[in-house]
Amino acid sequence: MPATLFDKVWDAHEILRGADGRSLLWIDRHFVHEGSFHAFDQLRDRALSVSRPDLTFGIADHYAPTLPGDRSTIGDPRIRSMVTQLADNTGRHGIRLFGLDDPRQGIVHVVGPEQGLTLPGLLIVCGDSHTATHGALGAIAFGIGASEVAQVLATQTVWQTRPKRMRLTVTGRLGPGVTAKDLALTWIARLGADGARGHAIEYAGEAVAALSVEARLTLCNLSIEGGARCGMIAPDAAALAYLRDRPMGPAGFDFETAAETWAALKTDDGAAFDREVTLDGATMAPTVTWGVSPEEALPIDGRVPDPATLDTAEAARQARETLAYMGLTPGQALTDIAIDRVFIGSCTNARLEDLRAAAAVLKGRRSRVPGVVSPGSTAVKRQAEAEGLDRIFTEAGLAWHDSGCSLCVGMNGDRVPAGERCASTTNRNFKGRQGPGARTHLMSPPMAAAAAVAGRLYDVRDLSGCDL
Ligand SMILES: CC(C)[C@H](C(=O)O)[C@@H](O)C(=O)O
Ligand code: SF4
Repeated sequence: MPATLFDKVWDAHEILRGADGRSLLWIDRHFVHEGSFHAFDQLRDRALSVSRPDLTFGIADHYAPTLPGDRSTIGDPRIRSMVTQLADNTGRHGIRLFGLDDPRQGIVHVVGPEQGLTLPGLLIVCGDSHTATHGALGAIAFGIGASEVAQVLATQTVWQTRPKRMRLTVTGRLGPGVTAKDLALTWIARLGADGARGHAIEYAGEAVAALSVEARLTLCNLSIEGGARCGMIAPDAAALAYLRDRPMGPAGFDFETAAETWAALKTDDGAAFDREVTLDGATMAPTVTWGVSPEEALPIDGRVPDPATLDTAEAARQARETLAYMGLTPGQALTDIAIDRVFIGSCTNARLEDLRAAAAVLKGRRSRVPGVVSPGSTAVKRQAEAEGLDRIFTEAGLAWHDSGCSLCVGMNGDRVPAGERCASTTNRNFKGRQGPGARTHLMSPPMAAAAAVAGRLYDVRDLSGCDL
C-alpha cells in the first residue's frame, strides 16, 4: 500500500501499539538543554540511570550568556546554576555536552543539523517545542514534556499518539525578498495558530523544493506555531549535499549506504493524507506580525486591523486588547510602525544564510535603532566572522553577540525593555516573550535588517541596491 513519508518513519520506530492506540516509539536522538533538569531530578528521585547516554546530547542554549566575555563569570546566580546543573547532570550520566566553551555549542535546533546528528529517517525528540525544525532533513522530530524527557532518558522510548497526516503543498516560486519565514507566517496566518493541530505536516511542492536546506529548517521550525505536532520534508539532492561531510554524521562508505536508504524516504504516489492544503508561493509577500500570536501576520503593505470592522464583539474586544498591548492604532499602515530595536537570532533564523541575507541589506548602511545579532551556533559565528559579516553588523551599529537563545525568550537576561518595540527574526510574539511589556514583530532576517535601516517596519524590496 502506498505510504506517506511520515508513516514510513513512524512505522519503522513503533515498538508496539497499546490498547488505547498509542505507540511506543524508539528514539534515535535525544537532545537535552538546561530546561531538562526536572527530568534529571525525576531520575535521581527514582534512582534510575540513563539508558543510552550515547544517543543523548546536552546543549547549553536557553541560559547561555551571549554578551561576549560574559560566559566565564555569569553574574546572575540563578542563570549560573541552570548552566552548571546541565553540566552536572550530563557529566553524572556520561552524556556528551556541548557546553558554553565548546566550539559545537549553539541553539539545539541549529546544532543538531549542523553537526550531522539530525539525519533522514530518524526519530528525534527534545524537551522543546521547536524540535520540529529537524524534520527539514526528513526526520520525525517533536517536542516532549518533562516527564516524557525522563521516560526517554530512562528507556530511550516514549509513548505517543499517532498524529494525523497533512500535506501542505506550496506551488509556484517565492519572489525576490520572500523567504521561508514569510511562507511560514503566511500559512499560519491563513490556517490559524491551531490550524494544523493534531497533524504531522509534510511540506511539498515546487516552492518548498526550491528552498535551501537552511530555509527548510526555518519552515519546519515554525510548524508548531501553526499547531502541528511536527513538520517534515522528504530528503532530496539538496539534503544529501547538505548532509555530506557533517562532523558527526556518517562518512565515506557509511554515507553512501545511508544515502541509498534515504532515497526511499518519500511519500509514495497515491498515498493518502488526512488533509491536503495547497497554497500559491508566487503570491506571497514579505510578511510581518502585528499582534501577539504568530497568526496575526500580514503582508508588509497591509494595515493593522480595525476592531470596528470585525464580525463579532468578542473578536473586536480581543483585537482592541492586542492593539493596546502593541501600542498600535486601528488601520495604521504596517510601514508606519516605528521600531526601537532589532534582534537577529534564534533557532528560526540565525543560520549562516540568514546572517548573510541580513548583512547584504545592512552592508554600507547604518541602523537607526540599537540591536543585537546572535548567531545560531558558535560554528555559525566563526564562519560569519571569516566572511566579515560581523564587521558589516557592527559598522551598521548592531552588537555582535555569542550564540544562544538570547532575546528570543530572555531567559539568559537579554531583554527588550517594557513598552519598546522590536523587529525580531524569532518565532514567538506572545505578550512579554522578549521581556515584560515588550512588543515583538516577527519577520525574516532581510526584513529585520530593512526595519533597522528605516527605523520602522519596511518592505525590503523597496530598499535600493539590495541584491535579493
Ligand atoms: C524553554 C523551552 C522549553 C521553550 C520551548 O518549549 O519551546 C522555548 O524554547 C520556547 O521557544 O518557548
Ligand atoms: S531560540 Fe527561541 S524558539 Fe529556539 S529553542 Fe531557543 S527559546 Fe526556543
